[in-house]
Amino acid sequence: MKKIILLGATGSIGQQTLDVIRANPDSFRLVAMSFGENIELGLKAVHEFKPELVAVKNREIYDQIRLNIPSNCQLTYGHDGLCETAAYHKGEIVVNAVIGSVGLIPTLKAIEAKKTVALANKETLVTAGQIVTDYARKHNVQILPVDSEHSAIFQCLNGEKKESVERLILTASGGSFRDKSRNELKHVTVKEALNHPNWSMGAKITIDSATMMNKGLEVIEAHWLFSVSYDQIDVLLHKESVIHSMVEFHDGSIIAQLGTPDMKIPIQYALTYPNRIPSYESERLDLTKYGQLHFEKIDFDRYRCLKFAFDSGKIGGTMPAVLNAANEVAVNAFLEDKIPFLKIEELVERALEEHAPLFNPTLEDIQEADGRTRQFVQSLIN
Ligand SMILES: NC(=O)C1=CN([C@@H]2O[C@H](COP(=O)(O)OP(=O)(O)OC[C@H]3O[C@@H](n4cnc5c(N)ncnc54)[C@H](OP(=O)(O)O)[C@@H]3O)[C@@H](O)[C@H]2O)C=CC1
Ligand SMILES: CC(=O)[C@@H](O)[C@H](O)COP(=O)(O)O
Ligand SMILES: [Mn+2]
Repeated sequence: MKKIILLGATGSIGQQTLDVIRANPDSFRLVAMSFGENIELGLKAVHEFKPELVAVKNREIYDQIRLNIPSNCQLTYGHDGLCETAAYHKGEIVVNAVIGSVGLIPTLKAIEAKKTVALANKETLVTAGQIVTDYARKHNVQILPVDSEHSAIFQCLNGEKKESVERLILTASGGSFRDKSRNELKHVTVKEALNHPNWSMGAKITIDSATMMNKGLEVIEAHWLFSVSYDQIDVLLHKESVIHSMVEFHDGSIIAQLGTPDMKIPIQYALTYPNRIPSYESERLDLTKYGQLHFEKIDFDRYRCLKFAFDSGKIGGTMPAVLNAANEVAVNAFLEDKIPFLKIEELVERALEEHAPLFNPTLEDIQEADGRTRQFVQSLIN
């Protein structure tokens, strides 16, 4: 029985993690969880799974629910509460499914407490990849990818020697606007942007898919997870999202991982690794239904955010943290209908131009750069 801590239980990954736990009561037990502001879904999970510790986003939510939780459940709140939950002594594996760079410190706390980390929160590695991976090595803790592309690559690399790897090939669906020209992007709506062709996901990552920033963040995530240089990472447009990613080896072989676009599969793999257990709920891939799979070269002028991400990753230091912070603020403003879609990439570009990167940054340097960028981008929006 694996004891699980789930951060971000009310989100898209969080809810699918609960589906996996629910379907496998003999394999998993939820011992602690966090959620933000979604009281309805949060309380539902608390009453169903009966975790011993629960963290909510702030004191206000805490006050609203404290009389509605089971008496043997301890309730906490705020960023400190999230970190306390990440390090809860009875947990063995922490699924980090919160959104944004707010997930960084809880990841470090989980590592410090020697928990295996099943990482969905890609912003953790984008913001502070060097610090997080060094910390995991120091504490002898494994970071297992949940993100579908990284889970695919992790599976393709199983049993292989690192020296044999020629390149990683991340597949990209192209997102909700893949069939639109840049000119047509000028007037797209939030509702259209949220309509991902293949995956059902939270709002922020769905917009990131539409700008291709998601793939950019994933390139940086892959660099840190698999210790490969940026020149060894390629992105390939693959509109069906059936091949979740591939690895090319230096003998010319390419190994790919395939499956239906269902996050429960990589979530479950991270929870059971190195074993596999049957997943009865996920639809099986029937390639005859597709008939054909399509692949196209990426146009970096069309998907400028992907170019920004490669460039920021190569520069390194505080640059990827700035890329991420600017993107978080810009996407939020787009979701609130305050800026048009194409303004997202423009704001990210402005933030990158403005920033003089610091190399070998401390955690404080990164937090400073993150905070300053948020203010800068917010001031441009205002
Ligand atoms: N969704 C997917 O299919 C995939 C997601 N990912 C990655 O996984 C992560 C989660 O994505 P997704 O599930 O889509 O996101 P969602 O927006 O659906 O969920 C985010 C979760 O984080 C909580 N949360 C938000 N802000 C805070 C905060 N300030 N403090 C504490 N908790 C907070 C939310 O709580 P509440 O809603 O209660 O306010 C919710 O539980 C992201 O990093 C994303 O890139 C990676 C691959 C696929
Ligand atoms: C499910 C998952 O891992 C997402 O990150 C997904 O990859 C989004 O798809 P695209 O970014 O390829 O549109
Ligand atoms: Mn992904």
